[in-house]
Amino acid sequence: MPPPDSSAEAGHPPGAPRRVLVLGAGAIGGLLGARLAESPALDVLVAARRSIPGLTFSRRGPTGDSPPVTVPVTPVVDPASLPPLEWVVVATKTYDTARLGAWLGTPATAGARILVAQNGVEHRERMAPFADPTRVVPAIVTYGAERRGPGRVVQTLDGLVRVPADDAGRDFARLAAPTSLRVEVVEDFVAALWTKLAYNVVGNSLTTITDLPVRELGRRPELRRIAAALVAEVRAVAATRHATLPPELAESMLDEFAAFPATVRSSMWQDLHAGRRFEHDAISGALVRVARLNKVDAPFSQMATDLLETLSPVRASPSP
Ligand SMILES: NC(=O)C1=CN([C@@H]2O[C@H](COP(=O)(O)OP(=O)(O)OC[C@H]3O[C@@H](n4cnc5c(N)ncnc54)[C@H](OP(=O)(O)O)[C@@H]3O)[C@@H](O)[C@H]2O)C=CC1
Ligand SMILES: CC(C)(CO)C(=O)C(=O)O
Repeated sequence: MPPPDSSAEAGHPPGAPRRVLVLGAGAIGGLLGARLAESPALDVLVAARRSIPGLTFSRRGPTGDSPPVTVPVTPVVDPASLPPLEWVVVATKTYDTARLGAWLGTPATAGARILVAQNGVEHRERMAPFADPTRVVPAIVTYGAERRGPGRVVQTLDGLVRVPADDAGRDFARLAAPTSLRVEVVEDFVAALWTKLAYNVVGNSLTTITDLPVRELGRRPELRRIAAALVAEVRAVAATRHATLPPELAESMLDEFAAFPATVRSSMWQDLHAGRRFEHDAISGALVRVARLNKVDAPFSQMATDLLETLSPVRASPSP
């Protein structure tokens, strides 16, 4: 299928709202849906597996959560009921992507561009069964969020969404421009993607294995040492993918983590406490896969992956 016109507005009736479907009414889907819904030019639909009462959004501050605000989005549970869409934002966990065919195989999504708002580095590969690569926009999300219940989302950390500097990335930036969603178009997207992988290999793995808030990784010397070893592995593996990560990455990341409020928990830590499957296969697991392919040693990442596989409430490969 040819990609939509670079503005994605070709054939769009003047004045009519542009339709966006957010796939997954969880923490990041709720946050992105809430912010995009601020634009009067957008009609935002949120897809859920089970019926949700609507979407409420609040922000965590130093004195607690702001009062929840009801967000003007339309929840949908039936893919057959979708109207034609211009954009789809995929905000499910990575391991749920393979089952998105019911949504991404409908005529309504056939011409849409797909922003993949997930962690990891294999965004395009995950979308390969559903869409031509030219329709896929990998995204890096640095916001932090939690879901409190069906359709109840709290932002825990301010951040932004990074997209590649191509037509589709710029189109998403334009789409979000009237809203408070911060979107940055990045020239060296591959380096940005591997930098975010380093944040997740450290931030998600170590908080989950140790059951600690993110900021403790920057505040405890023994955890800083382990984190530095993990980041060194990510840098070495990233180089095989032509991504140059700065030598000071571990120090700057850990200083950033140390300054986080105590209430910031990683998404994988949240999964541990909610009894959900971990995304380690897409994070440290992806790192180990690329390391092996390129004959780079990554023993710390292998150990993190093995520990997370052991701890995950739902295993990728169940014990015999
Ligand atoms: N949370 C965070 O702070 C951050 C998360 N990320 C990344 O964002 C991505 C999303 O994570 P997060 O929002 O935390 O995850 P959540 O588990 O909070 O949300 C995922 C949502 O997707 C829904 N879902 C799964 N499959 C389907 C389907 N077939 N149809 C409709 N809905 C579906 C789930 O529904 P159900 O409730 O039925 O399971 C759930 O509501 C992950 O890759 C994560 O690593 C990135 C940066 C920060
Ligand atoms: C906030 C951060 C960086 C923590 O590792 C994250 O991306 C996540 O929780 O998935």
